[in-house]
Amino acid sequence: MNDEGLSPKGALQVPRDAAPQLMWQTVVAVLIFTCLATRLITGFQSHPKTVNDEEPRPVRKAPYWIPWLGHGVPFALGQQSFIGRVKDWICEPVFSLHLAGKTHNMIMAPSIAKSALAHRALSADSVYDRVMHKVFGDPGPIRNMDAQQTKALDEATSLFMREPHVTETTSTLVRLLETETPNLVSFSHSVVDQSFWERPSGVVLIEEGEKPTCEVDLFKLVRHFVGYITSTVFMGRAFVDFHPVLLDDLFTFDKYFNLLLLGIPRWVPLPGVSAAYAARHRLLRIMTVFHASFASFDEGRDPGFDFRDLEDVSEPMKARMRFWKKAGFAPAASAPGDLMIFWAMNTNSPTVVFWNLIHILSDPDLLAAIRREIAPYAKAHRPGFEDTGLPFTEPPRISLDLNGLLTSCPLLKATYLETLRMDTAPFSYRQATTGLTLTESTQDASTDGLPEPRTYNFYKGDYLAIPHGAQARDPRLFPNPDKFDPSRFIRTDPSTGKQTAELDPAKGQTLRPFGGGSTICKGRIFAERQVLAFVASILSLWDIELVDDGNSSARGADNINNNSDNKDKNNNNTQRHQPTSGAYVPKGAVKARLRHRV
Ligand code: HEM
Repeated sequence: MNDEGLSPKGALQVPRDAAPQLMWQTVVAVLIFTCLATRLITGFQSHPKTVNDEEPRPVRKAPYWIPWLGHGVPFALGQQSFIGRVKDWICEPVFSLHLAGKTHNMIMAPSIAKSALAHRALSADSVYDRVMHKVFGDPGPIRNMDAQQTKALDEATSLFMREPHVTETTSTLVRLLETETPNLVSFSHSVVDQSFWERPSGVVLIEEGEKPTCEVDLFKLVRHFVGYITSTVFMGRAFVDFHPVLLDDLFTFDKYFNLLLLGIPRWVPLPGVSAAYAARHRLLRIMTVFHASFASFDEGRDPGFDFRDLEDVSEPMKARMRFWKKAGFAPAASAPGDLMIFWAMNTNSPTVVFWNLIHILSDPDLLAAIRREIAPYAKAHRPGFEDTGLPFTEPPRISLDLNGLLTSCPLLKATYLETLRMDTAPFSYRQATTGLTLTESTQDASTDGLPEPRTYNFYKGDYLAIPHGAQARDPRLFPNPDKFDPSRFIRTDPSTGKQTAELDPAKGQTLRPFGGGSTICKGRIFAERQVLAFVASILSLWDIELVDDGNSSARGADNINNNSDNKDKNNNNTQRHQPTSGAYVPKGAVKARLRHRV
């Protein structure tokens, strides 16, 4: 008889065999219990408290299931839609979320957002320090600058907004666009013969029709084209041409911006983390060499082999690099600071140009109206034999009148504003340096059907986040917010009949695609000119047919097959947006066929 089960050894074996299963079941049971308990406790804490109308109200935190992580998962999956859902559920202009162990107060009322951005007790410093450290890799010197140094650096950065620099940089932009837009695609089979910006877009030549045609991923093409030209304007040609995959590295780094910000270390086996660190490493090395070369160039010494000609670097960038040197920063220490600027100039505008084009191309009537409007200011033609005397066909040419585009094309500008409203979703983060109270306006209270405005208390150390994208899609301020409707920004002067495109504060229309307060985007004046110039020159020189291959990310959103019957169904952006650090990028490839118009 086998008496092993009765022996001390056998008696131990039973629980030992069952242990893994028991352990597993116990872990699952503990997890479920913890989540249920967390949901019950946070749900109870979230109940509205009764307060007098005059008293400040406590900020209600939305209930959550997972301890520490809190609302992290739904927030990461779709920030704006999640925030919108919580707001509808809580019905307050301020509520809080629990993200990675910290409470974040979400400010939804435009009036409270405005006061918060201007409030002296709310500082962007701790957030800026974290971004510089975790994302851009500043080991300390930039974060530890004294007040005088910070002021001097801010002054150099403000040159992006000042004259004569805005005029100079936009003139360079127009010159580059006139030269390069005809070569947006070269119709070359070989990658070697293609321009830098074409290579990532997977150009395929199509053998049909009379004119050369090719199929591309339109997002990749436009993003790299805008990035290449913009970087050349500010950083100079040598910087952009130095490393053939410079922009690929920047866009990889940008894709995983939020993971870096969370402080996920390089060794964590999450997709993209190690690629993001590697891309950042290469970008910092290029920036370090660039700073060292510029320092020599500026002193009249040999800048070395890597960057020989730095004359065409823009004045605002030169001013920043001179600041670093004067403040005693070694090139490796200052590199993270200018990587931030290089990222800022390329993360939003290429994507905004792309969406602006998509919205226009998706509506044939709008496309025709825009082309009629811009025709006098974006003139495309192809020089013939009588112009050149040469026996072969010259490439098309374009001449741009940027001032005309800015002042006489309200419909074009209205599409730009509507694109900013629908396709950008920045956050402004602040931390309270002392306790403070913020009250909504009577107008905001009455929009919510309340007779009295609501007031909220915040305490030292509290984080306040303003999700500008959620406000831009508030149906009370922008009726039918999922519809691309540029007419919501068109104003007509009753006496002259002249049309302009602008926000209507009387209707409570507020847009903050450029953030707000002291950290507001320093490239915003340039950005408007830039986006209008890119959109006008591409639409004037190129016929672009969006291809519905069943996988396109814009499918079902903008009616990509150009069928005007579908027009009203367009623009449900949540289906096609992928959250990033700035303006949204599309979820997948956006196939399009391109051919010259002239
Ligand atoms: C449509 C295009 C653009 C959008 C939507 C945009 C948006 C933004 C946003 C949301 C911020 C952060 C603001 C904050 O923290 O409150 C920012 C910062 C910044 N942007 Fe832009 N941006 C655009 C184009 C540009 C361009 C072309 C430049 C070129 C120089 C630029 C330069 C900067 C700089 C230097 C900052 C940092 C400001 C600071 O920290 O003081 N931006 N931008």
